[in-house]
Amino acid sequence: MTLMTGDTAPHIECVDLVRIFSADGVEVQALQGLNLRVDPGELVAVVGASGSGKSTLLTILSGLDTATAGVARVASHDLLAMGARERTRFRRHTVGFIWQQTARNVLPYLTAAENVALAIDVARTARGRERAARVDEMLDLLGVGALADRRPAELSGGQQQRVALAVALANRPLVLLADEPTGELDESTSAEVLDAMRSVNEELGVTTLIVTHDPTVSDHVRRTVQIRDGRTSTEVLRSTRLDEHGQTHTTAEEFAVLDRVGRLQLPHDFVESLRLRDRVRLTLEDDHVEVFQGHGERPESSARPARPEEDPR
Ligand SMILES: Nc1ncnc2c1ncn2[C@@H]1O[C@H](COP(=O)(O)OP(=O)(O)OP(=O)(O)O)[C@@H](O)[C@H]1O
Repeated sequence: MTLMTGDTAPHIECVDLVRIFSADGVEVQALQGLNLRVDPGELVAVVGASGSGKSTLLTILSGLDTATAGVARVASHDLLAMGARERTRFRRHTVGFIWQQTARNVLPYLTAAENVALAIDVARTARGRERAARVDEMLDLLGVGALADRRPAELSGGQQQRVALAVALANRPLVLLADEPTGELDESTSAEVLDAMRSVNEELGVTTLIVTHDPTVSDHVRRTVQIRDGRTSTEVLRSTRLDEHGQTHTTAEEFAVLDRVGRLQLPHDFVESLRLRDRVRLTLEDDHVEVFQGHGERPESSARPARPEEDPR
């Protein structure tokens, strides 16, 4: 079963997204012009240190908070312009959520099956036999079909998060948003839950964004975006290939993110090791750009400046 969207527009698009909080007269810029694009069917992780703006981003994408400026679109819904009715429909039908705390994902006094059925009832996407079949299908897909009659307290942390995933996917959303879904789990259970997320992404084609401080998530997804100080800074792309002996080889390569207007953030260790500061000198070569310290002599190897000096701009 694959969800068809009928278009190739990105499912998640943030352009120069800004969120400023004011508390006690002090302004905090949680997002400082963040850019992100996630295409239909992609599974992407956003990682970053505590305070980098991950939860702020997810809260905006889930329609719980509104950005101060910029563009945020999810499955063609403009999150900065959305009215109350559209917001409710969006949250019930277009996106599914999974949060770190199980208590936020499932009701403790309902069984796994009842929790999934409740999500379907609230959104009114199926009734009767169709609803019962959907509940079974979702729990089976997440490998917890045999635990349908258990309440959350009778399940392990990993099983609870699988049930939470079944609830999040019950109304066949186009986009699944997950905030630290493995934050309360040990390493091996985390790996199981991330693998379950990868398999539902493949099986249902649901576009998935996982936000986490756990850098090992990049072992489980093809694309990991790093956010630093409220901006996307680098991306790691992982690819696998089979060699002639049938052995799988995985390679991961880190890229700097270039925004629409050509800005990029140099990795911190590059800046430190070359003691770059204030300004740098750029030179344009045939197939690459060189970056030099801005103080001191012009490097001899510089063929021509990146921007001609007579440029009137
Ligand atoms: N409601 C708020 N009022 C004021 N400041 C806030 C609010 N929410 C977040 N912030 C600030 O915005 C910045 C980003 O916070 P955010 O929670 O998005 O980071 P995070 O990357 O998710 O961190 P963590 O991994 O610790 O959850 C932080 O400096 C935080 O203190």
